[in-house]
Amino acid sequence: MHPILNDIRLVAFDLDGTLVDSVPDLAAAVDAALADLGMPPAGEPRVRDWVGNGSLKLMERSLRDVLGRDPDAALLARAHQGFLDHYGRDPSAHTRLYPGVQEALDALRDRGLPLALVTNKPSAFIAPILAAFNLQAHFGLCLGGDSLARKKPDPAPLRHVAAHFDVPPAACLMVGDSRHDIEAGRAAGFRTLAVPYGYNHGEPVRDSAPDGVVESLAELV
Ligand SMILES: O=C(O)COP(=O)(O)O
Ligand SMILES: [Mg+2]
Repeated sequence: MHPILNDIRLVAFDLDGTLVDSVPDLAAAVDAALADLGMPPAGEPRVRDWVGNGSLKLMERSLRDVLGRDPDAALLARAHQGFLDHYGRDPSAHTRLYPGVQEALDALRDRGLPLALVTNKPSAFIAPILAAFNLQAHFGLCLGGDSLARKKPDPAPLRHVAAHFDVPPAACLMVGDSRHDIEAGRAAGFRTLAVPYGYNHGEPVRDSAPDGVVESLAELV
């Protein structure tokens, strides 16, 4: 067992870039939404750097890149709805679990540790993606970017999770791929663990000074 798990009684995981490589499906939906508006595709490499603050921000960044300026509210709303429609058709078609994720989640569950999922992704997509990998039963609570009034890097979702399971924040661990996860975790009083393989706006997540870094979640267990 990884030493960071000593005294930990609850583990909260980020989804995109931590458990699943979802950029192929996210980029396909972004590009389809842009195509509906007669705009050129963004492509996976750029979408990878724009993921992390929820779907509205993702479309705002995509439109800003095409237009060279901020989109107006009506255009952004149309583009965002297009993204939700396209992504919702099959949000896991080309999405894959990262190596080590299955064994880590299985081992933590078998130890009886409560697990939570805290993503900035709209909550409607959580269940279909977890179901595609048979992971729904692993998580006692799942929060999306629209579940509460505030999303990561705000600590509110993590505080909510700790209170839900009645575990003091100091005995909780946040595992994520981006600075939003580490900042939210630190602000909530959680321990923090980062994976370097996900999406962090093109920057090393180590720069956010997490309490630990693992190359694969297999190292956790
Ligand atoms: O949808 C996003 O922007 C990122 O989602 P995540 O919080 O699971 O990384
Ligand atoms: Mg992430």
